[in-house]
Amino acid sequence: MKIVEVTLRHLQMEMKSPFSTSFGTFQTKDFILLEAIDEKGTVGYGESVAFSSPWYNEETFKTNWHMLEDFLIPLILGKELNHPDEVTEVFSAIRKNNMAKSTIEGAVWDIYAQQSNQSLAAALGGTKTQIDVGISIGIQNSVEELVEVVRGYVEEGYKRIKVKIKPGWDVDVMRTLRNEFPDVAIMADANSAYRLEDTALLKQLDEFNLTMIEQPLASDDIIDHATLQKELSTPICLDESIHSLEDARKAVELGATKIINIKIGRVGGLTVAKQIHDYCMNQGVPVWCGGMLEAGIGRAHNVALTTLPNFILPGDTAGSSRYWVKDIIEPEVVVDKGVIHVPTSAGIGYKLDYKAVEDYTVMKKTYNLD
Ligand SMILES: O=C(O)CCC(=O)c1ccccc1C(=O)O
Ligand SMILES: [Mg+2]
Repeated sequence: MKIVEVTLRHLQMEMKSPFSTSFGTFQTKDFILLEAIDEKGTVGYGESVAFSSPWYNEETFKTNWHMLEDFLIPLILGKELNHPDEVTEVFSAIRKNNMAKSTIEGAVWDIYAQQSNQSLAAALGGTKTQIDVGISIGIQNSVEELVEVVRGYVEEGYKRIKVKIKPGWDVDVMRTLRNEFPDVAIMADANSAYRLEDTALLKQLDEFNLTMIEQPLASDDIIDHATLQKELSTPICLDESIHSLEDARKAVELGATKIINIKIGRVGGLTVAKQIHDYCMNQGVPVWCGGMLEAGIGRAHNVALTTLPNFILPGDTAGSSRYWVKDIIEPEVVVDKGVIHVPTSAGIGYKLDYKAVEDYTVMKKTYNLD
């Protein structure tokens, strides 16, 4: 396959309700939708999961645009590719910028799956026909409101409830939730809001039998997480700290993480996501698929990845309607009693809704070989 044309679009979508984390609140989602066309006319899509502010990691949709326009698209246009794994090689001289790389790599995987006449899930080696999913719930105005929000999603059937925590919104909140929902799988995500000095406070969470605590310490740390894990009975799951297979190996070997949250964008694409999955499977470390408040294309990629066998724990891939009045794919991603039925048609298995895409497009630019 040879990519002969790439179009970048800046899309802007309003979330149904604001989503608050320890580092900030999301309400408007600005992101890049990438369309790639190969020499046979097959079209593939990728979605950049970088946000508009560098809070979660250092990338933004504008740094992604710059990386794609000035470095990544020129490296890919006209290049003969036999397999999407080669994209990681082509980009290997460029450091980090993983979300930018992943945007184009995802589109190449989509084209590859279509041309080999299989679903993206099958192309990746996934076998599950349905996947179990949980939901991530932002910080609310009061614990009472949180309890009601959680109750709604528990009643919808989501298989695991994740709540965001931060200093001042942690132990008492988790105690209330555990008392209200004694049998529900509950976990907490701190998005790096604590330091090793907070060990005594974090130890109090052990009482609530949480499935895991996600990224309690610094976003670039694995050493302190290993120290903390020795003190906690609750498993630590790393998110922000893992950008590569090497990061995963070091974190597992150090005992910094017992579970890994895999986000395709954070690790630079589906190829590396799959490598981390395979490594963790060999090590007996369960993984799950994280979320970045994706629109439909990113969500479809998450669904496909989650069909791999070591995605043992429910991920954050909630249904489209939890985020958007109207998503950009047809059909939307639907969660029924905590389950997504994986599409079987060739490629990502969802069609782009061009009308919706046009409505959300702020600007677009096409790049081709000449
Ligand atoms: O519903 C989702 O897409 C996951 C939401 C979520 O937890 C999240 C949202 C924005 C930034 C970081 C994270 C995270 O997993 O840490
Ligand atoms: Mg997280």
